[in-house]
Amino acid sequence: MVNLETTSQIVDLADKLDQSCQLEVNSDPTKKSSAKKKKNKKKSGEVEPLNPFYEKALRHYPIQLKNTKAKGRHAVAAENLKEGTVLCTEQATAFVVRSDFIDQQCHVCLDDLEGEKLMCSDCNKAFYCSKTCMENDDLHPVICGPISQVDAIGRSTDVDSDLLRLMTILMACKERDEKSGRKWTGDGEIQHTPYWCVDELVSHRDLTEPAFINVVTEASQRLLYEMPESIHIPVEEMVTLACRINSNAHGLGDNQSRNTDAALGIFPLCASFYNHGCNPNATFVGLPNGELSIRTIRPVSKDEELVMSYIDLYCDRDERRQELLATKHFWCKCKRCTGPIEKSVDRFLHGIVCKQCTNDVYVIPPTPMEILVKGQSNLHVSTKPFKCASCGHETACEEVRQLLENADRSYAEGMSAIRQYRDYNRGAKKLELLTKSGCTKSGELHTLNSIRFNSYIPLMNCKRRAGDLKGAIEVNKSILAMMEQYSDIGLLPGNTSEVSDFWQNLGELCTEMASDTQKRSIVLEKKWLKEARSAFSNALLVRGIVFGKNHPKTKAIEKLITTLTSSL
Ligand SMILES: C[S@@+](CC[C@H](N)C(=O)[O-])C[C@H]1O[C@@H](n2cnc3c(N)ncnc32)[C@H](O)[C@@H]1O
Repeated sequence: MVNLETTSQIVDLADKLDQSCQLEVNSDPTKKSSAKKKKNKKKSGEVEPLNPFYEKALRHYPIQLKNTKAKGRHAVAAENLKEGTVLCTEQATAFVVRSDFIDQQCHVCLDDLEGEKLMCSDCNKAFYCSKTCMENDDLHPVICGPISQVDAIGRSTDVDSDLLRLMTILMACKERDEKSGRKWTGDGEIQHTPYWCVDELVSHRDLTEPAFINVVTEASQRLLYEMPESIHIPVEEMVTLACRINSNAHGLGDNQSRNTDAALGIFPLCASFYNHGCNPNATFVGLPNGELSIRTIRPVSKDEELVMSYIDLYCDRDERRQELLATKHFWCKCKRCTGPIEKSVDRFLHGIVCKQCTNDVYVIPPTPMEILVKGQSNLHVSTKPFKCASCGHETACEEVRQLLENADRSYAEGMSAIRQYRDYNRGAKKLELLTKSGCTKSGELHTLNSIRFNSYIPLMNCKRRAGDLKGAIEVNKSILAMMEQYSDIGLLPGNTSEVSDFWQNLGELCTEMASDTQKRSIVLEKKWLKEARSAFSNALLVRGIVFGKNHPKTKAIEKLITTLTSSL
């Protein structure tokens, strides 16, 4: 969380946040003179035109690029788009394989490293699937020395060593691009996006915690000692680069598991034009070769802004804004966050059912930025009663506060039983209470309340671990039903990787159930296998839209369906 001590600093931060969209998007990559820059600058309130490189680099996609005072750089649909349309595919300026996967993925093509692998014997930190990939890593000889030291520097300065490695590689990219003297016009095919685009990304350095700036400054000074002079840049620039990485880097999955990032890359084209929206119409997709794609996840009308989510969306407005402030350093101004809360379905996510009409919920007014940056929210500081959105019935804010705090406590107790004590039965009991009814008799969590939704997921895992497969299947179905409800009321998209994961999970649970019943009844076994196939088919449908038909995650589901069909 942003850490501030005095009110004037907080007001200052709020001001800075207000301007943050336009802070750093106007630097000119082709290094025009400042006189020319001034000439280009339009009347006050307007922004400079975009570098033509971007238009050319993205010319094959059905998008129109814009730069406005309100939204900074962004992209809109150039025509009506179907779900599953590719909006951009980009090769990273640079990426690093994360430390936990360092010897499991090739550092050039990101292929899984099974069996024999090649390693740089000087630093012991670079791994490849083949001699060709090793030879293609033209930057490694330049940075082998500093790369061998990043773990030690990271440990002693408390800076993530993956961040230090990515900074080092990017500095080498900068030097390589500058030395090549290549003009980046965007004509012809570009391979990886040139380094100067990284310098155009927002850094939000002025909003970054001073403690982070301090440790990165120290680590940068140490790293410079290890680097060849040819790639040196001033420490200050290194710190800004670290902030840019923090605000813009993107994880790449390992193709097998569902939610693990095996690599971390900088994709300036994707990062420059796709703003965050809490009800996104597009999503990022990591491709197996380390490229990043953006795809629509629902039909989009011409001129509609294309937005994707940077965070978990199954939480209320204050929580989402707080998360974006803390991790991405901006105040969310998306449609979902700026509409009147009493008319927005967003109110249900913190909803306590109205005691009078029982049709709607008490509205907690969204917390202003000045309060949220202090780590507080209207739920906790409000003194006025909260009103029902439909009938206007008022209830004391303490009552709603108490109910939501009780629910939070039950959730925390359930999670602690699971995590600390591995007591899945006690954990399940606590969480089940939240999913079934409310937390006390005097009020109820609304069926769409996010605490309720977030309790279902660990509850399903508890049941699975406790061997209650049937219970786990029921809970998994409830999760999918709730996701469908969120989608039906227009709160969240229906096609997301999470939705496809829960369909896949349901298929896996039903397959387990089938093998459990195999010995007792062939009829039952077949019934469960059919249920599994139907769940996998739904997963396949969603994966095809979100990831594309040829993505390994989609292909993996196809394979599961073929195997099941042959045993039916
Ligand atoms: C990855 S960049 C997106 C492109 C950005 N508009 C630009 O001009 O470079 C992310 C930054 O855009 C701004 N931004 C993106 N989504 C936003 C939103 N929903 N509300 C306010 N600012 C947003 C923030 O400054 C954020 O750090």
